[in-house]
Amino acid sequence: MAQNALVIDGIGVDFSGFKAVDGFSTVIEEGEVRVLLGANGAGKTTLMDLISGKTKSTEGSVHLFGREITNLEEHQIAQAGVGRKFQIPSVFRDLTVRENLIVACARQPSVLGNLRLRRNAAERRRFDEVVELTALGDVLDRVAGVLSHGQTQWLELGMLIGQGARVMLLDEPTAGMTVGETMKTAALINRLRGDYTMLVVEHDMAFVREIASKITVMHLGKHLAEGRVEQIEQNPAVREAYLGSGGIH
Ligand SMILES: Nc1ncnc2c1ncn2[C@@H]1O[C@H](COP(=O)(O)OP(=O)(O)OP(=O)(O)O)[C@@H](O)[C@H]1O
Repeated sequence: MAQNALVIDGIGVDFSGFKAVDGFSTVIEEGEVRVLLGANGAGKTTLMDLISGKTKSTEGSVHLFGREITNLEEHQIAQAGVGRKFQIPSVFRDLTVRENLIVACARQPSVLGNLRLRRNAAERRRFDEVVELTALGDVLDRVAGVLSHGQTQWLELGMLIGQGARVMLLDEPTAGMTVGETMKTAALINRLRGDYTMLVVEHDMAFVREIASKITVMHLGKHLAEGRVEQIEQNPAVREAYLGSGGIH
């Protein structure tokens, strides 16, 4: 049986009397792709902030593979294996794709140091694995600044994997992508499934249907519903709270 990657128990934050996330609990198994749905302001980004340590919680706990990470510093949570991908990618635009991935896969803290030092076997293996997973082999020698929007997002995902992330928090990974890029992103996430655990905030239901193992719906900071895609689409409470304004498309 798969072990639990993330156990979120009653997590919440009180911003001067306003609870953006309010006693939220869920358990995400290792290798699962969990999609987080919810209307604007439901608390999705704040939940990601609480898991990644960007925002400190005022109640509840988060465990990562059995280790408590509640309210650790952001860099400590990243080191523990949680990778966060924002909508604006943070790649080194002047370095090539290869150099970006070498830097991400290396364990030395300095960028230039990593490019000069000989890589060890483990780092080379990780690099090859990331290139294969992200399908960036054809653009390794291109400077990251000239990549397409989709390629830049895939490079950033590859960098998270290279850095050792085992759980990835992805905030609208297909925002601004063409249909073709969105489908490639779904294929990439499906290649990662099983070995990596992902929590994905996404509104594009065609994409969600391609990737979701399970969906969790948030409403007003709380856990509203959880289940497989069909269950969620038919759930009356979800329809009323989130989908009432037009349904799942
Ligand atoms: N630092 C803060 N102080 C006070 N209120 C905040 C803070 N951060 C977020 N909020 C509020 O918490 C609520 C949840 O915001 P959040 O961004 O988490 O929602 P969301 O589900 O990600 O929405 P969206 O889909 O629009 O990104 C919103 O009402 C927001 O205004």
